Amino acid sequence: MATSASQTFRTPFLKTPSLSSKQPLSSAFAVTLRPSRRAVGRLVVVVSAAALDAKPTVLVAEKLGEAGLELLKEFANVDCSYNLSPEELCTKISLCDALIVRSGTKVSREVFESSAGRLKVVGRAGVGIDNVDLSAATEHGCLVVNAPTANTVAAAEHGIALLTAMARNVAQADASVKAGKWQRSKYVGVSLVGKTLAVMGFGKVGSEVARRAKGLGMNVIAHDPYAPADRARAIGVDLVSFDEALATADFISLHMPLTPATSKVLNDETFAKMKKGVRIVNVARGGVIDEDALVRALDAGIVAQAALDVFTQEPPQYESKLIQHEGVTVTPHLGASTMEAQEGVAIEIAEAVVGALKGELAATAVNAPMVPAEVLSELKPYVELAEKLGRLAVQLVAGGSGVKSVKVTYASARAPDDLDTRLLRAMITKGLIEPISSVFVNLVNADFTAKQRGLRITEERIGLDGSPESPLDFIQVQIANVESRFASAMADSGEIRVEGRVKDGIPHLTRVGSFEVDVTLEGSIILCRQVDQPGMIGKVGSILGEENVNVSFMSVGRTAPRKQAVMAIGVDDQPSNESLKKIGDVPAIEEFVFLKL
Ligand SMILES: NC(=O)C1=CN([C@@H]2O[C@H](COP(=O)(O)OP(=O)(O)OC[C@H]3O[C@@H](n4cnc5c(N)ncnc54)[C@H](O)[C@@H]3O)[C@@H](O)[C@H]2O)C=CC1
Ligand SMILES: O=C(O)C(=O)COP(=O)(O)O
Repeated sequence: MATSASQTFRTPFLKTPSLSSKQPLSSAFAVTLRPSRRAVGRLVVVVSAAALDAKPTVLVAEKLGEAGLELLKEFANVDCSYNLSPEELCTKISLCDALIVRSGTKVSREVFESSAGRLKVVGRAGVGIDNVDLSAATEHGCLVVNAPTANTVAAAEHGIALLTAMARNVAQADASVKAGKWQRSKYVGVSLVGKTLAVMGFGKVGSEVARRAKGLGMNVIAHDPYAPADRARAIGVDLVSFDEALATADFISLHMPLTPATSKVLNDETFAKMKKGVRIVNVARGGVIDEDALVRALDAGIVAQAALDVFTQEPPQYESKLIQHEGVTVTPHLGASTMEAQEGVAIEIAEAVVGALKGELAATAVNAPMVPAEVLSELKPYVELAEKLGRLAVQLVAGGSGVKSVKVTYASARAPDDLDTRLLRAMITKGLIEPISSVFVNLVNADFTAKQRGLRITEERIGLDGSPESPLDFIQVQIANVESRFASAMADSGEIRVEGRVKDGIPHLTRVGSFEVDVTLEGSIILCRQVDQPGMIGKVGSILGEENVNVSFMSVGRTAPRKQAVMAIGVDDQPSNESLKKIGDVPAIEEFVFLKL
């Protein structure tokens, strides 16, 4: 499906640099945005190296497939220097226009500082960019691109390799034979056919694992709050709740991104909900498992075996109980390491880096280019409002609904030409997508990312009379064709609806469904629906007060006195599950939801 906007836009805040062959290399490589000649409203990243005769220099700091190197050599001087110390990298970087790495090189703030403005593109030959300091890159005007698709199948195949090797004790038995033992009865395994595999995270890698596990005769279920049920059904997979996945699975395979919501999602509490003897595979990120809790679950026999490719710290402590555990099979982050994937990744990243150096659109850019300070200072609170409304709206969607259609309405007294909403739309898209994916969204890649995920975003303007002093009166975000975890967030017309305004420079949530509220968009928010009656604010406030959770703001919107009301409570800290349960247990409260901003 296409991402569409109901208007075309001018870009008053995105300036094209004037190019001159007399400019020094460092300033002529400025990364900026300008409207494309090809399509109105599309953006190209202009890195003006091509205007100069001098070939750019690309430093390849980790082994890259030959085909990628060939592509780079057609356009640039290529310096392949592997195993550089941090100091050596900092020394070399001042002579380079682009840098290509995998997960083994830390591209720290010092690297950007040492480049003295010459480094303009960092290419990550893979998906995860946790080894690149993105804020430093952005502050130094350096574009970061990655290769998000070429290693999907390799990661899925490694997941299946670990699943089967674990079930048949391949690694343990191999070590035992090599140690001169013949222990046939010790290494009796378990069969996969007819067993239930829960795929946690039904994205690119997860769905490929599911497809392959079906071929092994497994019964596959998946948990992914944001994946559309029809996509899962198409390959014969049922989407289930998190708790159902834990309670039913004989095998669990993890494929979600590492986000605040998924950090240590497998912990003492969640291990306790699993079937005794469950087996776990992790080729996602080490941080989604509480590794100490996993050791306890293995020792208690809750988890029979685990097969791990990724670790909280890499390389891990080799002498740790986890690594040395008899029930644990480990590989050194090999998910993406096949000849084919590395060739594919090398081509994908070389094309992205060369494209960026030539000034073409970088579809896989992961950081935002600079926006002129004066425009940003006016739009800043609205940018924050836009992202937070997106974040709130997507968290109100019920699991399994699949978000496909979002409408954004801007109410403004400014002439359409005086208000470029692309930055706002990009931030709403970022808010909608980032909580549910490993993708980084910014002004460069927002529309591309939305399109790739089948998310259609339409925009509408409401022209207001009055002073055009402030760029916007309100922003409204509506998600259609979904169910909500909080029924009161549904407008009468059937969509999830949230609306916000900027007051005194601070973003506020001012409407949820048909209810008017007023709460600052800071910290987190609890929404409760109840029949309007005295004492409700006090009851909920004292539950939060008991565990020292600071309430920053409270407001009640109601249809009429003593009728349905929605109470919005801003909190600085996250209340415990126990306190949230107590709020849910207050008899007058009909539904409630906790939303992280
Ligand atoms: N071991 C290795 O060498 C490799 C590891 N990876 C890792 O694999 C993971 C998946 O990568 P892709 O499939 O490319 O990403 P993706 O973005 O295509 O898929 C992630 C899926 O997780 C879902 N998700 C988000 N929050 C969730 C939650 N709380 N519970 C369940 N599902 C949730 C999203 O809706 C999305 O469908 C990432 O963590 C990535 O870093 C990727 C490639 C190689
Ligand atoms: O692409 C990813 O996210 C990976 O985890 C693969 O990392 P690597 O390129 O093998 O260091």
